[in-house]
Amino acid sequence: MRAHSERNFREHGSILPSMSGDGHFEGPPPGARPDWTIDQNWDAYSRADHDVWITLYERQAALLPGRAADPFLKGLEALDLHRAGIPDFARINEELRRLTGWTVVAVPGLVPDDVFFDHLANRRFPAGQFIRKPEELDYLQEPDIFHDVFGHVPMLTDPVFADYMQAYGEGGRRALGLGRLHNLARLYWYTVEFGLLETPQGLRIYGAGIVSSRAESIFALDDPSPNRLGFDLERVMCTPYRIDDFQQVYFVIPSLQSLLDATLQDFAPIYARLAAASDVPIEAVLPTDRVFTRGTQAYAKAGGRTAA
Ligand SMILES: C[C@H](O)[C@H](O)[C@H]1CNc2nc(N)[nH]c(=O)c2N1
Ligand SMILES: N[C@@H](Cc1ccccc1)C(=O)O
Ligand SMILES: [Fe+2]
Repeated sequence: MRAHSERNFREHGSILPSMSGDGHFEGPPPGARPDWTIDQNWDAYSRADHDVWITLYERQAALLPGRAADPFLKGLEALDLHRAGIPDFARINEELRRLTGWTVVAVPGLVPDDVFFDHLANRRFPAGQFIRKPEELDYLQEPDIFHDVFGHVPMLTDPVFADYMQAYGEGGRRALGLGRLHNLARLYWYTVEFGLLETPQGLRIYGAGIVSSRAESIFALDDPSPNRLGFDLERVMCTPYRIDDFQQVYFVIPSLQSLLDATLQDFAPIYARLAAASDVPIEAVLPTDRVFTRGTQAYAKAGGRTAA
């Protein structure tokens, strides 16, 4: 079985929600506020919806000790995301606001890039209000509440990561203006979504796209296929990514602080260099890379999820 907690939505996400077919910008859907938020309407979730949360939660909670990074596990604990199914944002926001000043806001699904960045820059994390159906536990087209809340919100309880996400939101608005969003999106992808952390006990997961996926929680750490390489900001921004299958490369940071430090510099000169540089092939290992794993790429070569 293949589990893909978060596939196929991102490429569309950066275009479709904001533009109609003829390319003009659309506003929020009916019922949503101008900033695209909606009420979570927690009372409206069905028993079946809550059961999906509980099933997914228990699966991941059993798998993640010894795999997920400590700040993630600590955040999961602090927010007590397990109580009676889908968490009520009003409840988790009390604790989250107290810890790092972040809040979670409900949105109908993907929101336009500028709206997304504006929320992050103001320490609001937009989370999908809906939950996947019981028959699609391992695959979904758009990020739902399980991916967004279980995957992303625990890390927002960490003060350093909290600052990184806010800075990313500010940087996103800037990248949009400079026409380099595709480069910055790779940074988000290879850190916030699919990042690994080096610890004395070994590699640990902190990326939301991994921790919310059963199969990728195993693949990202244990499979011999993908490369696992030391994080380098410019290198990452030159590396394309897979939106529809397991990653072919994961980047490892030595600490959250080092990630934040690397991104505090002005990206304008980096963007200027990237405009003249070419992308690095997704499976490449460069002489300058710090290699944790030189992957076999067997999984990708065999055709990935379309094969098995
Ligand atoms: C590049 C940017 O991170 C990405 O395209 C945005 C767009 N809109 C989004 N909207 C939601 N709700 N969640 C997301 O993760 C994103 N990602
Ligand atoms: N420092 C970046 C902004 C940024 C911060 C943190 C993460 C990503 C981007 C810039 O000058 O654009
Ligand atoms: Fe995500």
